[in-house]
Amino acid sequence: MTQPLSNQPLSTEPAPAKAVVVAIDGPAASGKGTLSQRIAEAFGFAHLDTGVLYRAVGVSVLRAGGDPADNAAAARAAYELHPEHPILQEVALRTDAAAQAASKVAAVPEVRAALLDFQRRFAAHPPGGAPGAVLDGRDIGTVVCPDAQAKLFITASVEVRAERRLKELQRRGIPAISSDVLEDMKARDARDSQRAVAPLRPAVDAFVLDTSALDADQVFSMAVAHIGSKTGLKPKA
Ligand SMILES: Nc1ncnc2c1ncn2[C@@H]1O[C@H](COP(=O)(O)OP(=O)(O)O)[C@@H](O)[C@H]1O
Ligand SMILES: Nc1ccn([C@@H]2O[C@H](COP(=O)(O)OP(=O)(O)O)[C@@H](O)[C@H]2O)c(=O)n1
Repeated sequence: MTQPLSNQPLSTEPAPAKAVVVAIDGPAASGKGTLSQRIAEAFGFAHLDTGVLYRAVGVSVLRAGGDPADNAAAARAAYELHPEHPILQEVALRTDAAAQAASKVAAVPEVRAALLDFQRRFAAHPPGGAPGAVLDGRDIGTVVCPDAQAKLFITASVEVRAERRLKELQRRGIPAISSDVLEDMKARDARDSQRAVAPLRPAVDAFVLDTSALDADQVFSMAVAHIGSKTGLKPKA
């Protein structure tokens, strides 16, 4: 029986050289995940999409017939989440309903506390002995890894982000209506940035990148340059 995320045994391996941590935060559909995966591949780092953890908690509460805004139900689901839980791989997590539920449980302090140690351990001891980790989310540079060597805050206009998410959902074969996606995104942006615990905002030392008029390649190039300036590292050829 594996331990829940909240009390995984700390690694007993000898401390490796301090892993490089890249924090990539930003609102929905700004391009965090796309960028994080490319950065992880380019630098040989491990990647953690922390949003999946909150989506899994939100969907677990819904499946148990609970309300994601119910602190006790949300905390219980968070404490029960295991890193190997199959829910983490489900396409159901990619729906807007899952995102809305995630955003509600994410405002519950106990949920954030239950997921914090796993995120920090991932950053400190990247799986597979990788020399670094890229974590993307809302509060990586502000709360989870405030000492990250490089912090990026990826944003774009809500209209551009809603259009990107609509296309993404359509590509995944998930039914979506443009106006609903936009309204859902505005609601989630507001909830994420106005909540009392770990609100969505750029860290004071984050490189803020508005991707509204940039394609993924341009964003990647600018991110590589920033990471290089902070760490001296260059992507693998
Ligand atoms: N710079 C960009 N220009 C256009 N589309 C993008 C860009 N970055 C990402 N996308 C697309 O937008 C959608 C959301 O990107 P994603 O990386 O999942 O955002 P996030 O992780 O911030 O929610 C995906 O379909 C992705 O392919
Ligand atoms: N580190 C994180 C990551 C996600 N979240 C919450 O989880 C929700 C879903 O995150 P996500 O990154 O999967 O969402 P997208 O940006 O992919 O749309 C967000 O709207 C936040 O409310 C969070 O609070 N903290």
